[in-house]
Amino acid sequence: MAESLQKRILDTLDSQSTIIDTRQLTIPGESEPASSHDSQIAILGALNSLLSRDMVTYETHEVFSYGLTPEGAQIAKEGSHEARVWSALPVKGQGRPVSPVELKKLVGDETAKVGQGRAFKNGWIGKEGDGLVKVLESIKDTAKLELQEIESTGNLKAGEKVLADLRKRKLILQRKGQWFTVQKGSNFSTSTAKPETDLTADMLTTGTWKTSTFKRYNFDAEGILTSGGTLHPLLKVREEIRTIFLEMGFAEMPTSTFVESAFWCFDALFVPQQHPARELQDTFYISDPPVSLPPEKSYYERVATVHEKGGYGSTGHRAPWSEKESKKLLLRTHTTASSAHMLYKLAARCRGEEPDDDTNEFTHGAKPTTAHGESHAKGYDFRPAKLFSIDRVFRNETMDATHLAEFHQVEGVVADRNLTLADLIGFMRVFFKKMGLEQVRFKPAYNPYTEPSLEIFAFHPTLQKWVEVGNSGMFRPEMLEPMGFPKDVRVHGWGIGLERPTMIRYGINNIRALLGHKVSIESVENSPAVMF
Ligand SMILES: N[C@@H](Cc1ccccc1)C(=O)O
Repeated sequence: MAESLQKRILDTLDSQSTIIDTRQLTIPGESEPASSHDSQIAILGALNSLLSRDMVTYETHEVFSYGLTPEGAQIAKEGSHEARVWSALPVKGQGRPVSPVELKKLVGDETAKVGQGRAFKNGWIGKEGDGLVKVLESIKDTAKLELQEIESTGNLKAGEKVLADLRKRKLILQRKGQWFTVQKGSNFSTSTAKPETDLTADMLTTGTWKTSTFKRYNFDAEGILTSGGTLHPLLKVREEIRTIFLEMGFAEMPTSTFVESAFWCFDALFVPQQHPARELQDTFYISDPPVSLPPEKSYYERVATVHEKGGYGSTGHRAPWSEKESKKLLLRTHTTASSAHMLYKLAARCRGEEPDDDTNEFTHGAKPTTAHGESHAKGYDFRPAKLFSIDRVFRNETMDATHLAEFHQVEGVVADRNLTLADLIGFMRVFFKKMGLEQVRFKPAYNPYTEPSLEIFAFHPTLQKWVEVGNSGMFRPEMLEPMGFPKDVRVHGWGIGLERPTMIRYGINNIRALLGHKVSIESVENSPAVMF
């Protein structure tokens, strides 16, 4: 039907070049011109399809037309109430008159009520005794004819007054209609063959592409919606923690180096070369390349000496020092390796060297502090710094629901003159409060590179119990002084995991769900704003 209508439009245009009024067009399969509302809608569909191929152009004209209400449609089909009353009655003198009660049964209450009055008024029926009879032998049911005309043409020749009356009787409705004037388009042809949507290899080899018509791109069509990506829970929590650090005036350390040397991961931190954490079952070593580039020579020597023989007021480990052990490459076991790197850079000024750009940025242009009768290295130009990092670390652990061989650490270090343990504790309280943990407790602990060291516990308001949340301490002089820091510069640091707060926050109880791919996770909105 749609196809043949398009064809009819094209053929008509071919013979008369313009279709002035589409209401004059006859639709295939119909004998009367297409003046009805529905026909014009069908024509509009055909025109738009032809327009998209530039086969026609058209202008739209608006008209008001009329349509039937359900009641109007019933009358157009079955006749008016008065006509139905009339036909239910016998002709006068030729049968038994029908009583009003009988009439109701014959034509229904409504028709009997409305129709009787009108039929009397028209002079179609009359009384005979107590009953009703036909007065005229034949009648003209004008209402039915008028409604039938409106149904098929959308209008009425009889004119406005009748239309107004039918509207008042709620038999017809006015509706906005359209008709069209159609001209040939730039691609006019009488063929309705569907335009090609793709240029195929076949068309190229057979040469049919030369004569084919191609569908134009529709740049107004809306594209298919792509489902957008979303941040991983670890990234979301990382962003929250990063914000806390930034609010507290911290600068982020560059920590992209997963592969570190044993020197930076352990030696620089005064971790004894014989420490169990360095063993194969705890640390992943790299076999290719197997050794690292050496650190700056004099620093390396100071570190080797403090381990082997001591210094800076320390007796050292008094154990043999192996250069080979120090050069080993490994996957860093903690981000404190990166912190050590940065602290070494930060100490450059104290060593009397030009600091590189990184450290300038980290100290936020803090004013240099001057020594109190301290004569260390060449100069004393130290600037306080607050640094943090959130990044991945690796440990050769047996994996289970709460342990993986790789995870993320959040680490902060603060370097300033004369810092004390009280500064560290005070700082922790502020930091964890910002994470939603108001109550914190500290327990003495041991780290090879901090003294004193503190484990941090917090009362978790959602879990309603004390949970271990981190590890912290004051970095040892054996670590800081070989870097070049004067004695009064103290550095405290702490580390927390990223996975644990994320798991609690998102109600995940298997850590593998966090780094695997098939995970269903509760929305953030439903979770408490407290981590750990
Ligand atoms: N590196 C420690 C955390 C820590 C960082 C800095 C100071 C003290 C402790 C850990 O892996 O748990």
